[in-house]
Amino acid sequence: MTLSESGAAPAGEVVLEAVGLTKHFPVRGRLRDLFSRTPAVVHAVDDVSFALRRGRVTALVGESGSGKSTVARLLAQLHPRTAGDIRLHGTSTRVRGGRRFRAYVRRVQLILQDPFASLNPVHTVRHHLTRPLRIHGNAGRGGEELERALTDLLTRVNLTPPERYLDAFPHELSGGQRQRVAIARALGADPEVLLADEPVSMLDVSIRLGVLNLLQDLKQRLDLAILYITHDIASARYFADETIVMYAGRMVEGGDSETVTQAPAHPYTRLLTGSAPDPERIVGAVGGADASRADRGGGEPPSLIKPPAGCRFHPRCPQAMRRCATDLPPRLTIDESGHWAACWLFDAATVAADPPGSAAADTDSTAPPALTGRPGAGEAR
Ligand SMILES: Nc1ncnc2c1ncn2[C@@H]1O[C@H](COP(=O)(O)OP(=O)(O)OP(=O)(O)O)[C@@H](O)[C@H]1O
Repeated sequence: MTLSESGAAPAGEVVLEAVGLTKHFPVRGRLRDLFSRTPAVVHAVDDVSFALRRGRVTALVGESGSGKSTVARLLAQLHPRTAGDIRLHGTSTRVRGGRRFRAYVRRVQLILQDPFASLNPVHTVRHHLTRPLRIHGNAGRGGEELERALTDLLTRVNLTPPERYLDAFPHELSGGQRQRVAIARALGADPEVLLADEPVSMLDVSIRLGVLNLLQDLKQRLDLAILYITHDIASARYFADETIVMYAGRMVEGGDSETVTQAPAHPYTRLLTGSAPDPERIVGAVGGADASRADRGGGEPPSLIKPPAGCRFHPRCPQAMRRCATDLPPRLTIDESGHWAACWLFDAATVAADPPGSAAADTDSTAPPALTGRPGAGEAR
């Protein structure tokens, strides 16, 4: 097999797009729902739109329960979507099993958080890697070509010499080595997109950076479009070209990673970065301060069965205005770099009518520092 060093599409081209992606899970087991015309649902993901581009990493950051994994599973076509679209090279796709699903996963591969659970303990590395090579037609003709393809895959994820790993069982490998095997298995399909759901969060802090560097290297060499899902906004700065922040199922801020992490605009992103204050603390931060820590200082995320009206962050927001409790903020442009925030603070008319903080419920001492951005500078997109 020869894995494509560069695909057909040019670097930066949009490969996979989420367009207004929405997922509501039914709430099971509630007696009153049997008689209700509008049964309760968990609003796990609402109206999420972004594009994954060839040769670029996009980070999806947010605290536990914000909907990140659901987005990954929707993009992997493991969940049917409630609304919205998934476009692969501009073409709407909806696949449920069968040949079309296989064709889709050949292009879009999901890497899970837990390398211990994702590899079957009774099978060797050779078995785990041969399967995707065969299924996706990359095993070559005959034993020699298969052997070369296996060796290529292990070399690509820096498990060398390959002979040392090919016949090993998962329990003979470290966590980092297992995650590399899981990555090699994904590469066996020769995909265009990797959906990496917290790929290092279960690993020892000391080896996280190595696995992120490997993904970075694969992005460059194979021109992959990568979705990097993480709790850890500091690692997004280090690893991702673009960062999108999610809160309670919705996207609240996006832009290039340096800007979003160093000059966050949305009060929620400020809360997250406030929990990871040292910008130079990159290595420690790869798994260090994370979104869940932000909670300790700023209240609890809302119920997703009855999410708050308006901005879902408004009950926790120290800058909340009256409008935040009633009107859903659109994406407002912060600057011409593409930085945006879904926050009324960036709508001049709203700020002029009602000073920031006038409707804040939570104004305790743990609130994030006063905003230094340019409230009111944005315009609706
Ligand atoms: N299959 C399901 N059925 C019902 N609710 C679900 C299901 N999967 C996820 N949820 C709910 O959807 C919401 C979003 O979950 P999701 O796992 O996507 O969040 P997350 O940001 O990835 O969190 P974590 O980082 O903890 O994995 C949560 O409230 C979760 O309980």
